[in-house]
Amino acid sequence: MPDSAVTFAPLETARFLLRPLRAGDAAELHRLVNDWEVAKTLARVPFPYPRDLADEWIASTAERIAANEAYHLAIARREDDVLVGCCGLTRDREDRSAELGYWVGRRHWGQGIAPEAAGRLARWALANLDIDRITASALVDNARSATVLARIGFRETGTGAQDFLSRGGAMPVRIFEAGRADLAPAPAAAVPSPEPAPGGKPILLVAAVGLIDPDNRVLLARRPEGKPMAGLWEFPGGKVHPGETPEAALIRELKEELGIDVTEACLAPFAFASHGYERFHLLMPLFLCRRWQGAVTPLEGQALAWVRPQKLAEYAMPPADVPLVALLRDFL
Ligand SMILES: Nc1nc2c([nH]c(=O)n2[C@@H]2O[C@H](COP(=O)(O)OP(=O)(O)OP(=O)(O)O)[C@@H](O)[C@H]2O)c(=O)[nH]1
Repeated sequence: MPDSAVTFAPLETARFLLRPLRAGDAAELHRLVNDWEVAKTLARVPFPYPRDLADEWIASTAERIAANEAYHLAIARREDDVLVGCCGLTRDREDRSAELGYWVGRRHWGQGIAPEAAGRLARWALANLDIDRITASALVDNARSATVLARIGFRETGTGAQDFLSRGGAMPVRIFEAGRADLAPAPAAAVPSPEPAPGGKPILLVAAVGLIDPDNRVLLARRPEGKPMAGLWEFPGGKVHPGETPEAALIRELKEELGIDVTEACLAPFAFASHGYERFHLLMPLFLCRRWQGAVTPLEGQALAWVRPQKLAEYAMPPADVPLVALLRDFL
């Protein structure tokens, strides 16, 4: 399945750039991390921290990004590229999860850097890697780190023990976890134009389409970072605006999102989803379409995939789509 991070484009936050580490970062990285107050909070960092290890570590991070295994990045100030710390994610492919870690140099503490950087990396990962959850741990004696995780949206799930190189043995840790629902945008953004519904959830009418190419493959689009359920794959489409028919909404959405022209006659009603989400009830007619004009182009920067019917189940999709996928697979 496609991951969109073979070469890593830096992630921006309000104040920082999360970018691959470079050989030239080694001296500053060593200066910041070779500090007992920092090293004692990190499981895999020895203390004292040998200068050569900074070079080796930086070289290894590039290899692991290229292999799509781990993303250990510099947190660099946007205005002057000064390194203030690092944050990273290590994937567990089988478990569809990743482990988050971060540290900030002592001279840069107290500015809210860790939640800004680690939060961005976590949201990016859920939107762009094929993972469903992110785990993290904090030493029981590191209340500051637990606060960072809570600010990002992590839930505490238990306690455990972890080996800490700097402490010379196993130490008690608090364990945290976050999934898509935990790291969703602020509730205001997550509520999709609710209509008043006394005594119940608002019904949201969304029109979607299974575009089918001449090889009988179906187009899926990935929900981008910043939207609820970011990272899940879905059928192209969108909300039906007041006064619009589902067909007109689809024709508009397909032009806006994919740059293609579709006529109503080419939209064949196929099935519908009716699914209760936490804040609304989704009613989503799914049309099928085999004919359109123009080349399918991801105009909103979304990842696209043409997927064979038998492979559809390998793509993580919103829960409302699961029955549709089964129907579509049988039909195609
Ligand atoms: N287009 C589409 N939306 C789906 C599918 N499955 C599903 O649950 N949905 C939900 O239906 C809603 C679609 O709304 P949308 O795409 O217009 O809106 P959005 O939340 O992306 O925000 P937007 O208004 O900023 O575009 C979202 O809540 C989305 O999660 C699907 O297969 N295709």
